[in-house]
Amino acid sequence: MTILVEQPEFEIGFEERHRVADGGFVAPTINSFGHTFRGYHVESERQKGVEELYRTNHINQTVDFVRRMREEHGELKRVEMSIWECCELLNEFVDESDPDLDEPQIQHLLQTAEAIRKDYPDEDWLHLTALIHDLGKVLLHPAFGELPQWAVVGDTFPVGCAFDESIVHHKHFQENPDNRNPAYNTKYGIYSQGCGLDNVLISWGHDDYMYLVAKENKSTLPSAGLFIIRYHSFYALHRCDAYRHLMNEEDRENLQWLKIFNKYDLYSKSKVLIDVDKVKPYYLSLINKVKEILIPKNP
Ligand SMILES: O[C@H]1[C@H](O)[C@@H](O)[C@H](O)[C@@H](O)[C@H]1O
Ligand SMILES: [Fe+2]
Ligand SMILES: [Fe+2]
Repeated sequence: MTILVEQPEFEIGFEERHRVADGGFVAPTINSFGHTFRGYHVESERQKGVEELYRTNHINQTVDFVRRMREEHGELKRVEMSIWECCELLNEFVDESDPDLDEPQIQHLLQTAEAIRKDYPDEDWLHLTALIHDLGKVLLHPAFGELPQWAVVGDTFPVGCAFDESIVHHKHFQENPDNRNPAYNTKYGIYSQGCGLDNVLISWGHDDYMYLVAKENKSTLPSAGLFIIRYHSFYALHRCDAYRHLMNEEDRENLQWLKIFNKYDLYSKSKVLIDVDKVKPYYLSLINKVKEILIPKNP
């Protein structure tokens, strides 16, 4: 996958950098299925499948697993593909962890980006961040390793320290071997006060993968854009204020943008579909601002 901004074209102004206001955003109260958003315990047509995904996820996301995945997939040696090609690849996949959306993922990318573009018309770096924030879900595709859904989608959380109770379907951590390991099951585990999220291992999935892709390609998206990509599924942090003891100053600053982004990521999920051909020229022009570097294929 290729994603690179050659020049730092996407800059956040001083004012925006410090903006915490929500731009007047009004969140809808019910999702397309007639339930509250993120209603993981309400009976719905998606509830059982979603819980089963989280059960498998919570049992298998361990320190060893995350280290192995980061090594295996961080090399980016599989395939070379442009950003828009990756968006189109996601036309085949529905996210099985999501109680609020059963549309193809390309729709979710465009719904998020279009919603944020409407309220933040001048923030082109944010439009691009929204377009690519879930591109890491290409891990589901055979060309990128065909990982199972539980290892690609769903909320993320730190491994190597205690699993916070605010994490969705927390009870399923009981069967995670790290949960019984005294080196890993305390408040700090292998970390220390204020160590910074960059030093924390996060459960493996599309966020960290896409971050590694962006970093490896020397993306010059602003630090807030990379932070959004890397932690947008970390709801325990940005929704429930858990794990704050691991954050440093830069994390706290970037978190403000992540909180803004999250509203569009979550509440733009809808059955009203975006006309892909209509918006494609705008996003291609954004992508064309970036200079592409090719990732070598497997020999
Ligand atoms: O089910 C969703 C989905 O997998 C999203 O891509 C992720 O960012 C969210 O955290 C999760 O709740
Ligand atoms: Fe996501
Ligand atoms: Fe998303």
